[in-house]
Amino acid sequence: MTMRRREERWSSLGGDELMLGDLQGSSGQDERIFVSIRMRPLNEKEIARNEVCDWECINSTTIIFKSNMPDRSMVPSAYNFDKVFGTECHTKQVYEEGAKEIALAAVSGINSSIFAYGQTSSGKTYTMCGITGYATADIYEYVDQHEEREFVLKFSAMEIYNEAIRDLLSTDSTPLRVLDDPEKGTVVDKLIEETLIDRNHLQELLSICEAQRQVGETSLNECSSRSHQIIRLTVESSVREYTRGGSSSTLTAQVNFVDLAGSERASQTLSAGTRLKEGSHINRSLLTLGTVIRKLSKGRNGHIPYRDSKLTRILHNSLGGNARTAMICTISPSRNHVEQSRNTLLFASCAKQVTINAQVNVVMSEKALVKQLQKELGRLEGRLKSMGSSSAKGETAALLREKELLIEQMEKEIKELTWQRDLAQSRVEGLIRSTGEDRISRFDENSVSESSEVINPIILAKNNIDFEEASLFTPTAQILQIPDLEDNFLLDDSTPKFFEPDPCQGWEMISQRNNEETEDMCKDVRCIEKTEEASMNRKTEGDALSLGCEEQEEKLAAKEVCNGSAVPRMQEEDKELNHVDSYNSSDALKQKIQELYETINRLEQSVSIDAAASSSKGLTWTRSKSRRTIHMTIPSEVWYEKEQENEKTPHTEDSIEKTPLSEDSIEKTPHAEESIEKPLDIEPKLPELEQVDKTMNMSRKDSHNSISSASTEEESIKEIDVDIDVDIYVNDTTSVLDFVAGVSKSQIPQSEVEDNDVPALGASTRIGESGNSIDAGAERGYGARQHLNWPKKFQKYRRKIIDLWTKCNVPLVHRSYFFLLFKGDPSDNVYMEVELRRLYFLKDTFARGTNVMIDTQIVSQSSSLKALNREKEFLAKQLQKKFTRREREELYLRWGIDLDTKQRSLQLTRRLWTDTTDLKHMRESSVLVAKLVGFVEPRYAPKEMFGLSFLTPSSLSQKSHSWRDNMSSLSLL
Ligand SMILES: Nc1ncnc2c1ncn2[C@@H]1O[C@H](COP(=O)(O)OP(=O)(O)OP(=O)(O)O)[C@@H](O)[C@H]1O
Repeated sequence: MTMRRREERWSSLGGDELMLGDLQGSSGQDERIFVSIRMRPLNEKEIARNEVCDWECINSTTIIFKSNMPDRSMVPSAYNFDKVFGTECHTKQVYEEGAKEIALAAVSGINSSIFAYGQTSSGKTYTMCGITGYATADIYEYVDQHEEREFVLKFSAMEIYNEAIRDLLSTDSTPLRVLDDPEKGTVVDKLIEETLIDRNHLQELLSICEAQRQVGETSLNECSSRSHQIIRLTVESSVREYTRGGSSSTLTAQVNFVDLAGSERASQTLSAGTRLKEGSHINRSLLTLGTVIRKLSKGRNGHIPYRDSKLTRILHNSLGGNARTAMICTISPSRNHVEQSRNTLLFASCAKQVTINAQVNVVMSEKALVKQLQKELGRLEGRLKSMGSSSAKGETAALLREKELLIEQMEKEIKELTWQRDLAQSRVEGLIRSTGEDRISRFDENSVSESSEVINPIILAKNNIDFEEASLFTPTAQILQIPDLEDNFLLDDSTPKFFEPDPCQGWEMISQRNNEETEDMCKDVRCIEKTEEASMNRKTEGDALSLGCEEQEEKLAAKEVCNGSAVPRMQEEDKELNHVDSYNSSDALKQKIQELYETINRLEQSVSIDAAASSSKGLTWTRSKSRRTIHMTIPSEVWYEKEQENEKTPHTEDSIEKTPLSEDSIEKTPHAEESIEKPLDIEPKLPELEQVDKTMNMSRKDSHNSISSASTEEESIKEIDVDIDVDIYVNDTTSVLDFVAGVSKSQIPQSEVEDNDVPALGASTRIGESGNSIDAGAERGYGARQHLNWPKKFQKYRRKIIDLWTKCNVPLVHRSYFFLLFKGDPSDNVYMEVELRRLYFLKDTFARGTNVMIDTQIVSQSSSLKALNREKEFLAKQLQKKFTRREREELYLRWGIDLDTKQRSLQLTRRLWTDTTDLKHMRESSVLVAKLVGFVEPRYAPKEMFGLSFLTPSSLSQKSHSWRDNMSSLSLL
């Protein structure tokens, strides 16, 4: 979601009395870094050496050096700070008096940082551990006490060593990068930010960090920390109190707990080799910190070198920026460390001069802003109206009425246009479905004469004629089916409503995140739609349905143009409707209407989507402009692979018999008996086709089945284009598949997927060599049997696919979407085939121990397994993000996970998709995964995310229906 960040001085906010009360203790005007000194007691060794303490805290703000050593007489002996804590002070007191107020600023949207600075073994870590513990406990307490506000706490931790940043929550030691984000400022790229569930979870994370840091430390130096550690807690909270115009805003702030490396390293650069490098790096961060503090203490004039080190870059805000900062400087009482202690006190004195500029970070959502603007608009309109009524006779009132009338008229037109657009869409989808799902139920083209009257529902609707009525007085008429409007959700301008609790939460964000992509996808869909339209309009004479439709449409178009209305421009329709508010002026509306006119023309002229412009990698379906065909585009690399195999196995009839395919499917199945239904005289043409420069273009023209060579321009595309007659498209999906199976039949052992009573895929259609026609009746009979056998075949395909998913470590998201989308619809055939083919390809490749290129990634068996595990971790995080604590607990119960177990979320995601024999389990897993990734509708799922690259927006659109059924029929909680 696009968030607009606004920063306001915290003192100017008047909403939350409690917060302001807390904060008003320290002025927001000339606030400075809060500096305190903490002196640790002498340790056992120092006591054993009879060392004495030369420092004394004479009051709560002053520390003095009391030695009377002669050479020290010139240096200052008393230092004043905001607070001074002597050896007897407990960390709790240090926290209460030196850090609490600053740490808690985060709950009111103010960034804060607490630093520990000092030489090695002066007590930095000792102090910071305590401070972090007390501060987080107080933050949790605050959250508990403010139930009216919603809080989200996030935790991250990093370590800077030798100018390399390491994520302490990750086992991966690859250094992280610092980036400048225009929205968020300086960010550490890929830093894991874990959502906190409760205090125990926080404790877990803190101990992970400690362990990680210790691992690093042990390998570095046994007695001192050489790295800087930053533990960061992000506090996000919604505040109704800070409401603007009735909508809530979000406060977001970070509190950093910074345990710096020993400050003595800043002056110890005498070592050599690695030590020198290490020393200089540590120096770089600490020296830069010193320089930054020194410069800031003198005012903000001139360049402040924040960017000179990772530490100062990351903590830029905390050093004199938009944050409240506490600096706890620790010193050792030992005489041996007196120089270091003095240096620390000098640094502290400098830090004390630094002014800061803490602000409340209010993040206002677009929604909130829109509401605010709408309210303002309403207010202005109200004023205008009242002005109008008070001077009803005046010019203003007349003008206003005129405008209102115009707007009303425009609204009507928009409604009308929307309706027409929906109808057009419905019709296209209806045609796709009617051809796609049930060839048997399709009306026989032969029975429809050229002169058959076709009733256009648009005309009917315009004349208020009911369809049934129409068919009564026109008995021979073919009535175009208008599919259920739900199917047209792609054109639905309202936000889809789904079941609770989850989908709506992520909805806006997801849709925004995928906005561009979705728009692209929608454009694709519309291109396809347009192409379909164009294709329909070019139907041959024999196709009475389309011809009639075309005629009617032409008439309608003419009429509409005359009437001043037009078919809306599909390409931008959704966007426009979603922003209907922006057409609030008559000029804008006129402009829109004008655009719609132009669109009509474009629609009329539009031909088809350019094949090359469609999905470049995946397998996509588009309609050809030149023939009534569908192009199936298969990635060339897959083709090459298949080609090689084909070369090994020439496609002669002999070879077919020798192939496993023919043995398994021809001999074992009653294929021979069915040969009457297949074009026996047609020979496979694959070898011939392969010679066409790795480019294949097969076409069946109308009533003929023939192979045509690719056109010159198509040849240049290194992909396979399979053109299949629109009219035979769905029932002949097997033909398409046969073709694909033909190219790579060795990849799918047919015996594993083929039912005995189903004609073998590879042999079911032999595409004619010289335009041999297939007996239409026989083909229909065959198609019908295919149709009848499909459910069985589907089950078998699905079982095999699920089995291969497990073997190939296919991502759970992919499995889930596939499982939910393909439920046995006859038109799923092609997708199942392709999936199966992909999986066999993967399995074979893995078995050979070679890697495979999937999209842009090289995948091996082990890397796929790792990716799968990472995916589970990701899903576990999503679980924590997307579900409330109570929902999660219900889920744990439901999935039989012990409530006290650590890392329950991960355990749950590890259980997903484990029982591949139980359909219910897989279904529940799928629904949960879908919810976790937040894609409530297939069309909002970025296809590359789960590898369904062969799913076009159009097919996703068609699937939306079954998707919704699935999602709503399974209540998760
Ligand atoms: N205020 C204190 N009271 C009692 N013991 C302390 C106090 N401060 C530090 N210590 C002890 O002193 C030792 C060193 O402390 P600590 O590790 O916190 O130092 P440090 O400044 O973080 O050192 P380094 O920079 O090497 O990490 C530890 O054993 C710690 O328990």
